[in-house]
Amino acid sequence: MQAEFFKQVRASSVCSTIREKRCGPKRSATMRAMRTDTVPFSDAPTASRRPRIVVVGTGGTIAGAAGDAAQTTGYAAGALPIQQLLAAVPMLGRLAEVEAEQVAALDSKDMDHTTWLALARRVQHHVDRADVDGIVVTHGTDTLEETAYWLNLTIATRKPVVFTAAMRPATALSADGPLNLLDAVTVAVSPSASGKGVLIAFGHRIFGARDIAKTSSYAVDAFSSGERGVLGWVQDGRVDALRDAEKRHTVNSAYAPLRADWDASALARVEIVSSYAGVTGLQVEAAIAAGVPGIVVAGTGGGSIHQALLRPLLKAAEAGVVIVQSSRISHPRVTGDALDAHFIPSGTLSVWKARVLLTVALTAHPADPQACRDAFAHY
Ligand SMILES: NC(=O)C[C@H](N)C(=O)O
Repeated sequence: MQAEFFKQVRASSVCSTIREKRCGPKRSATMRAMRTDTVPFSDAPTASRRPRIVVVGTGGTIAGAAGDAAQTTGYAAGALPIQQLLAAVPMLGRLAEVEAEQVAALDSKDMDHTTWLALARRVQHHVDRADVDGIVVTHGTDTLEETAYWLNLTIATRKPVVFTAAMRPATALSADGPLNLLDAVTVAVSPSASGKGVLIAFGHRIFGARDIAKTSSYAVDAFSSGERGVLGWVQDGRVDALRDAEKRHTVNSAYAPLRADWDASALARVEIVSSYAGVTGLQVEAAIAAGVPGIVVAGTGGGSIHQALLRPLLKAAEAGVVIVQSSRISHPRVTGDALDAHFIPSGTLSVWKARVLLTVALTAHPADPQACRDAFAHY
């Protein structure tokens, strides 16, 4: 099967995809209103109705292609269409009737609000279909944690929504994408995944969208949820011990489903500034001058902020900018201190997730610091 896949990958369709990406007319990052195809699988059983899973492709290394099977860097992320990734895992047909939809073909470093919105709308569309049992989203690892948390807040459903990804391109020796994809569909068809919020199946672990962080830039075991731990495991067709996520999400999110009038220009602009040795107030002053309604501070340790940054931040808070105090640590715990009266502590949300939540909260409740503070208590 793998050999067959390599043949396909080396075949002209892939090369032409890469060629098109490099030399052809510039494609828009988000490919909206794309076709949804049913993917035929050779070893699919014909008996009773299998669950129907929609696999939504957004790009990433899982869809990456390099010129050489030994190459694990310098490849083109998002080069292969989702149908081709599915065709490499024919045993998916034993688990589910699989539909494929391509929403984007990005290296996830380039993820943007327009794609977030398009993805949320397509996922909501599919979970609202009576004949669909669950969703799998393939995504790059770099910003997966942000997109997964975005959907955790904005999709209204009890049906499983499961992200997966890869650290090695699809063309690599020992590519990790196909098995991760199989595991993700295994989770998506599992009744135990219902009502658990957005999940990530990666390296046999099942993570919750709120807690996951990418913690390695090269290892195949690239994700962790720190002390908060994984929600469960998936291996060889079995889902083990899938526990509930603690905070509000999907089914009980006040921000789901996504409001029809939210487009990229409607989303509140939230900037991140960081505290570090020798920092100045320059970034904060620029953010205030640009009129941003919210700032997340990547503080040090427990959320402490350099005095050179603190002064302009206090000024900004006084002027009505909502400031969230987080930490540079990948799994922080910022519980609030003497600055509580001015800034909202991010709790166990990372800087990047705090930015997602503040964007959503400020868009839903413009200029309402108390509503934002409540959001950080519950999500
Ligand atoms: N492993 C990956 O998927 C990294 C890739 N740059 C991405 O995030 O799209």
